[in-house]
Amino acid sequence: LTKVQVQTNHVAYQTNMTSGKSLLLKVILLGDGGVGKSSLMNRYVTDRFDSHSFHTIGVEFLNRDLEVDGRLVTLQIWDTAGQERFKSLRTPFYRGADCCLLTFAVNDLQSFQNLGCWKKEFMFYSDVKDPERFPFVVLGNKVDMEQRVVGSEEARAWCEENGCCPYFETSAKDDTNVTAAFEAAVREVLAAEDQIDHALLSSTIDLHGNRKTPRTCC
Ligand SMILES: Nc1nc2c(ncn2[C@@H]2O[C@H](COP(=O)(O)OP(=O)(O)OP(=O)(O)O)[C@@H](O)[C@H]2O)c(=O)[nH]1
Repeated sequence: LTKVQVQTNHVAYQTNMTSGKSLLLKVILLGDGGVGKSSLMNRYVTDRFDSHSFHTIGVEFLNRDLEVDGRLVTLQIWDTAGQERFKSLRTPFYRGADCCLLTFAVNDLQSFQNLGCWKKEFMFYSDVKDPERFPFVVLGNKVDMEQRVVGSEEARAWCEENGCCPYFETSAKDDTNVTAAFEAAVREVLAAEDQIDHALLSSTIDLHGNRKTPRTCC
């Protein structure tokens, strides 16, 4: 099920046993300690939920193969430690991420208020090439709990103000929207890649199909 591969390219391909050539996408789960990042990853990859899970130390990852809109994808999900004391153990793994899942718990106001800090931390350490276009997805987890303090509208408003990222209300416990959220992350990455491909194509080929010299050069 899992395959260790530290990715440095924006998008990489790998060959897997079951489905041939697939696109390898690295997504990273960030958010306060205890919001349910490990539980979401485990629910999605192993379809299990543990009501007494331990805090993550550093990072862990699991792979899952899936097909989205006819494309074979190996999703490499990196689960990070949300506690502040593990910051230096998690930040080196932000580089090479294709999508970031910013996670909070709907019964924990502080975890929602910290979303902006998580986004900043990710942007600082990931060194993404095009910050404006980098795909984020926001997850409001633990919707099965009654003591809700962050409303849907409030969360959607935050997403709207922060680059119109998709928002999913999830429950790792009840398996609510977990698959939908990870598939949305894949779609966000594929859409961003298509935009880049399209921009590259239109800057190098004129209307008659002749190649143009690129305007910029590194
Ligand atoms: N009711 C409910 N409990 C959840 C849900 N997701 C996680 N939990 C519980 O919340 C606690 C923390 O979950 P984790 O998945 O370990 O949280 P985490 O974000 O990975 O925490 P760190 O590793 O410290 O960053 C555990 O007791 C989980 O069982 C959920 O959707 N609903």
